[in-house]
Amino acid sequence: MHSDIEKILVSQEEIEEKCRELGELLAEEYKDKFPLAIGVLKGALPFMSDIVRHMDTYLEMDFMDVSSYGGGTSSSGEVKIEKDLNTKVEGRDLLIVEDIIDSGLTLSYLVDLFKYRKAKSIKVVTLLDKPEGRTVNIEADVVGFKVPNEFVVGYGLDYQEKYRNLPYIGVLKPHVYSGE
Ligand SMILES: O=P(O)(O)OC[C@H]1O[C@H](OP(=O)(O)OP(=O)(O)O)[C@H](O)[C@@H]1O
Ligand code: HPA
Ligand SMILES: [Mg+2]
Repeated sequence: MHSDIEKILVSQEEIEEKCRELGELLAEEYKDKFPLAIGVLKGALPFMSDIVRHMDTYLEMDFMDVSSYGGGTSSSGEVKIEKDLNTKVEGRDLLIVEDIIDSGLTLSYLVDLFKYRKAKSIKVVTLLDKPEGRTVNIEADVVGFKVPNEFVVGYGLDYQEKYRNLPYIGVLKPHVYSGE
């Protein structure tokens, strides 16, 4: 375990098992379709990569880079598009792939945007859901794990751009934040 981590909330094995379960479930849901899976960078990168490999079906992948946390532990409230999609979403079945739904602001922004762009359908899969963080009323269709109201890192999730590479989800030791 990394020396900055106080405790592990979701282990590498639990994540692997969940990716298989959710990937197979989604493959079944989209078996007669050609969905566009949209990975929300940077956080969703590992989850997107793992889940699509359990989807034995046709799908297209694209990525959108949005950010609102600016490295810290609370949302700025403003969602910024750093990189837009390369694909037209009009008439497409979309699967938004997120690492975490916390305040819900990022997801709410994306869903509004894709509705405006005339997507045919929009579904959301997230590895983590932090219901107590919500400031807007929005839910994912498919959730991997619920997490408590703590700032979590690992498996794509960062604090000041660090810890995305950890293979598990954990909570940082308090001294790591002391520079904030
Ligand atoms: O529900 P919310 O409160 O909006 O939080 C969820 C979003 O925040 C994080 O992204 P961040 O803005 O940190 O960008 P990153 O993925 O590049 O780290 C996370 O990856 C989600 O996309
Ligand atoms: O708990 C979190 N950790 C990392 N990034 C996040 N973005 C929203 N919530 C979180
Ligand atoms: Mg972040």
